[in-house]
Amino acid sequence: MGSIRTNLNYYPKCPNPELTVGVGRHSDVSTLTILLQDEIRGLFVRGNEGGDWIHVPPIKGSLVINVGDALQIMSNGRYRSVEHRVVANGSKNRISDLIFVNPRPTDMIGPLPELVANGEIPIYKQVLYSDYVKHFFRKAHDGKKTVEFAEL
Ligand SMILES: O=C(O)CCC(=O)C(=O)O
Ligand SMILES: [Fe+2]
Repeated sequence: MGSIRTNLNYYPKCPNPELTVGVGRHSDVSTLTILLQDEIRGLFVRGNEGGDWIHVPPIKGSLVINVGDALQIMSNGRYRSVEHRVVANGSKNRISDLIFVNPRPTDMIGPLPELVANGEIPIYKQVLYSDYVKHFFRKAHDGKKTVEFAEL
């Protein structure tokens, strides 16, 4: 159960890609994101804050699956959402197509009861998912900072 949001992103070619922001660094607020990119490069991820950006090459017929913040929170940090960004291309337009698999806006999200019942110390509090999403959209993209909203 949950909700779905779809996005279609269009990045016009930009002769000076270093002077523009395609999509700034962020993690998705979803549980999981399913991403289809066309054949134009531009997507980068990084494993650790402050670490190197790794290019995600478009592979024909393949999907990219991103772990989002909601899964990080519900799994009490077991699965970590991935920080990513998109850089515009110097000579080609780029299109990506995304399905965000989300909790419902009215859901409270927090570490799953099964984890806490097992004696695990929760590192996140229960938050209303719509509040979490509002918090994300209220500010500029700032890497993995959104998740601090749910930290205890
Ligand atoms: O265009 C892409 O490859 C990713 C876009 C993205 O990260 C987003 O819309 O959240
Ligand atoms: Fe994203």
